[in-house]
Amino acid sequence: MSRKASDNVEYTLRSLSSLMGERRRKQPEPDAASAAGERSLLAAAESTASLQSAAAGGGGGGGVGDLERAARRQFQQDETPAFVYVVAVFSALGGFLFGYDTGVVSGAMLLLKRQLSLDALWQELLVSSTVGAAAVSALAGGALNGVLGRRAAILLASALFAAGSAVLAAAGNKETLLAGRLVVGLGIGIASMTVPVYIAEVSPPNLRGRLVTINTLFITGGQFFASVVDGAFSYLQKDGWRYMLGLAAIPAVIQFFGFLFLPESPRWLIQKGQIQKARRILSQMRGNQTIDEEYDSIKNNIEEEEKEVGSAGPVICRILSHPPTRRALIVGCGLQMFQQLSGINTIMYYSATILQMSGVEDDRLAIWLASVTAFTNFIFTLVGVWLVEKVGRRKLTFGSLAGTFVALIILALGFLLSAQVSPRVTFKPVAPLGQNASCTRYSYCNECMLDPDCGFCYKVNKSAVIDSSCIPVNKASTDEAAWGRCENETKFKTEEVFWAYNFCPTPYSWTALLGLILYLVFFAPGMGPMPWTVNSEIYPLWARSTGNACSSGINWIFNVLVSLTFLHTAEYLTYYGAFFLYAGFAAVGLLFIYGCLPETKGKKLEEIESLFDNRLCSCGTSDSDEGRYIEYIRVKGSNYHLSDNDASDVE
Ligand SMILES: O[C@H]1[C@H](O)[C@@H](O)[C@H](O)[C@@H](O)[C@H]1O
Repeated sequence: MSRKASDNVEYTLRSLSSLMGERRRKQPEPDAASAAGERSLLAAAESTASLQSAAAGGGGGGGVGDLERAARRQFQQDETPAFVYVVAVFSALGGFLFGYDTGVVSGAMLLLKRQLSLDALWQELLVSSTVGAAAVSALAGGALNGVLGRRAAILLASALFAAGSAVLAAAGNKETLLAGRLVVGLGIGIASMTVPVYIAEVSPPNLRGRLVTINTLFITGGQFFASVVDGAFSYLQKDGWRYMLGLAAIPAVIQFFGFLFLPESPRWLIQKGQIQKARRILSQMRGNQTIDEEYDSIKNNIEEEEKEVGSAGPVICRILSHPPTRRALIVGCGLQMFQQLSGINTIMYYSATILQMSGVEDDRLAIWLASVTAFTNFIFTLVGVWLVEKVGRRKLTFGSLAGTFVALIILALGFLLSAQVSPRVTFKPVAPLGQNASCTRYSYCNECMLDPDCGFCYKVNKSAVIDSSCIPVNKASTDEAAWGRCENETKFKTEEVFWAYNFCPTPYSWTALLGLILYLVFFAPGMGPMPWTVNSEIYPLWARSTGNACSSGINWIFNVLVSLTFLHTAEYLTYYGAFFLYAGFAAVGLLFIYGCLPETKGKKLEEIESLFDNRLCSCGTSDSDEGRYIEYIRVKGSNYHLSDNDASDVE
């Protein structure tokens, strides 16, 4: 911009600022809407050529109305360029793959275990290897992001997704399957930490929350799509799993080629001193808005950070020894930990099993009902995308976790009720010679159901359970007992008996479905996306990759811990005990969020660090700052903070 033009802009800003001051003085209590309008006018003023001429033309006196009208007109034209949305959607394909690959495995496993005769250990290995690899690569992703940049990390993740999916689709034995699952896991970990950071760095502040939340929408969309694919291909008993696992290669390839044409994060480029390129990309992302102010603010911030924190030593040590970033790291990791401790992946990975345990007997029905739960997760994440810029991160996360807590209590009470009316074992048949008789020691169905080696065989008389026994399950197929009346389908029919593996006949199965749906309705808009969104914005640039790597690593580690231990937890604590435990974690999480999570809505990434200047657990008292916007404007070469209250002081 030429000197003359920038003088004009300064003039315009001063005119507008004093105009706003006048208006404020005349209207002592402006309503929120008009205050927001003023802020918009100020923001628009800096970037407008047409406004400059309006200001020049009308600057004499009667031009005030013209000036406002011109500013408003210009502001309406100041739309975020579609390019930012394209970039966000292409990056969020990483989220889709994360969701798809973690979601698809449960259905694939049903077919795989039969075709490749997998024992329990191999099944667990194939499921948890991906999550474990994701934890490792998320932690390592920090260094990768810092050194190679966000774009290269996303390209690498999509290449890993594509390669892993191809290996899985073509696998001829369980060892190759394991290798494929590990490769896919490495991709998931890198994508999970890089994509939110990249989207946050390219988004304008007013849309950042929404665009980063879109990534979680894609995660839950991927999980939903995976559940439908699982349902559809479950009819293809032979090789159906190849399609389930291999399909992920398509979005991975699309993302890879898309990203060859998409730009690096301008913030990372500025940090690396690639100024010209950074400015070019920033203007591409901001359309007709000037980028000077944003560029200056990023640059000043980097310089200040270097002065304040220095650049010696590993980043994690610098984070830990610098109080504001240390606090941010605790908040970020805490959020990710409570996300997982409230049991989301028990619900996502085991929803079919949970529904069966609560009495939904049919396999296929349970699989399709599980996709209803995945759909609920997806749709309500959309509600989060809509709410995040309206209510802000703090209220959304707190409200969401409070609802999740209630849903967990309902789930637990449902299982408790079912356990209390659990049918008695009334018939103890003698085991045939050489057959295992250990299951006959149980007196109630719910004890029998919790033992993975046993199932419940019973008759029904006018909805009452009669003649019930606890019998060992057939190791080759859990659909029948190892011996006795429930040994096979012909016997079932002739003797009019029912076989329940993993569940007990109960009139309360609806409470589990209700609890599951309620859980997702509350969890999905807030606790699902906010830990990712908040983490993408709370760290200063120098600590962003490492901070996100640590918090994503924590997310994956707790994911493994909670989902892998669910069946054992249920065995030791019973099902209702497990859900009461998650409710307890959620309650502690509520205290943590109330005390420690500040509001970051509408703030520039460069302003957020100061939110952590005060000691931890004082955020509950700083709500008064909410919704207060700070505009940076350039006046005579220096930067001023222009807040609502001091707009008139700029002159
Ligand atoms: O935010 C996501 C989302 O909520 C998913 O449904 C869940 O599976 C992930 O673990 C979580 O990180």
